[in-house]
Amino acid sequence: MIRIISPTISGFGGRGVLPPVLPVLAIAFLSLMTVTTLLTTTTTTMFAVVNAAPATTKTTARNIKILNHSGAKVELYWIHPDTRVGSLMSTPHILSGADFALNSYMGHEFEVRELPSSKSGVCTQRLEDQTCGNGLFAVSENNDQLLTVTQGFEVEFLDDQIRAKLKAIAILDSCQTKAANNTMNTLTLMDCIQNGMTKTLAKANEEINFQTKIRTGMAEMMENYTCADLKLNTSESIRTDTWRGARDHKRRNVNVLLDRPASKIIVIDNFISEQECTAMANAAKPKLHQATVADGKGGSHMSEHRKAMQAGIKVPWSLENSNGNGNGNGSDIAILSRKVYDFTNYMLDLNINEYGQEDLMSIQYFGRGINDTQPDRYTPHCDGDCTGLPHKTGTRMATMVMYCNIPEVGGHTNFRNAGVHVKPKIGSAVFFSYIDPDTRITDTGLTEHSGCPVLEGEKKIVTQWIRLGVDDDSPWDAFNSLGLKYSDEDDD
Ligand SMILES: O=C(O)CCC(=O)C(=O)O
Ligand SMILES: [Fe+2]
Repeated sequence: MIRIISPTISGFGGRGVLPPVLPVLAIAFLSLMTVTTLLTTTTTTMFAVVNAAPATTKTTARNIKILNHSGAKVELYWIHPDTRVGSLMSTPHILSGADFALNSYMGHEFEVRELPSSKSGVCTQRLEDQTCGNGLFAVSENNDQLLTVTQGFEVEFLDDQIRAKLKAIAILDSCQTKAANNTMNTLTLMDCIQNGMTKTLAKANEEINFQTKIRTGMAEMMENYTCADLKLNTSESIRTDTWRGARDHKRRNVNVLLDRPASKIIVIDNFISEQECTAMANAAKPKLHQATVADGKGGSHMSEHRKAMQAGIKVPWSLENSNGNGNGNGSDIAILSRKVYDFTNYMLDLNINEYGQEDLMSIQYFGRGINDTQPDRYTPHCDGDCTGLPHKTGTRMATMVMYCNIPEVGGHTNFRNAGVHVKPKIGSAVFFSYIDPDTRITDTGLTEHSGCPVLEGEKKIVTQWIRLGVDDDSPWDAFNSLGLKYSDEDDD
């Protein structure tokens, strides 16, 4: 049985490292927040920091590192929330100088307990009475949690929020000291804070860009191996929700593989029916032609980066509720298309409808054997902008890829920069969005993806590229592949 020393556990156990914040600082903080908002909304270099905000994932799992710098052996106990009984987590104990990785959940409480010296049989951390040192902490909702047990058995807790606050406090302290020493007026105090914030954010951005470069370089090297690894399964989901189709009332599992404000990757089970696949394949048959890619100048051309056949299928919206056969059923293609927009609106609060959108696309890859050196594939690309810059009206912001036929060898969908892999299943779909619906800032490359080489068998997918800012007056083909409206281009 573990005795709880302090009945109130906050984010800190023992003595936290955050110094007490004076009321005057609270006021200064408010100003600081205003400065931060100002900086992030007016400076484009700040976008990486905006995107680096804590994940919107609702998962409560958190990893914590515990560093034992106490000079004694310690044990770690999980405290049952109802019985307050402790269960040993560190089997058997954490040596002095060692660290311990704990996978836990938000709000879970733990106690670190000193163990008596094996030589003297006594605890040394609280020299006055030789009682064994202990400290309590609770897992916070934040990331990068680090708990250090120090000499004298103080428990210091840090996470990304506390680190950020400490930095902000340091900026304020330094500015206040300057203000106290000089005769700084309010404006210069604000200037001082603004400069401090700018330097800190610029440094953070530089670090993010550096890390991104390394990560994308590694992802590039891994792409071919990942695609060639036939044992790879779909990546584990962060969480699974359910979504119910408005027309068929079917509940489907929605597996969230990536959930960032501007970059989401979701796999939906049983999204497209066999009947819908057949309708698309039949409509596509007479129109299949070699696929093209954007040429970077506003047009498109054939390319070895995209080896596949494709056919755009116009959605017969007038037949959505009756296909004209007198049986009261709607067109499978229109029903499928509506389902895509319904799901898009479930995921993103952008009120998307069918007006001005691109046609549904049937894409087909054919395997020519495992020795084919130029197999059908779609090399890594972004469907819309993935620059981290603001979305251009009328361009793409989400994609739904629906799997109708699965090849025997190859043909997975790989999101190399996100470390997310999708092994297609007949009827399933992968939805990915590359815009933050609130700020309209685009993804920074996490949704870049590829259709891996198809070596044996046929892969048939239906893709809907979804645009934002189109309507009947400004439909998708009023914009070139750079997102420029033809009528605006003509003005130049
Ligand atoms: O074939 C795939 O898995 C990906 C297709 C794709 O990238 C697209 O349709 O935009
Ligand atoms: Fe794509």
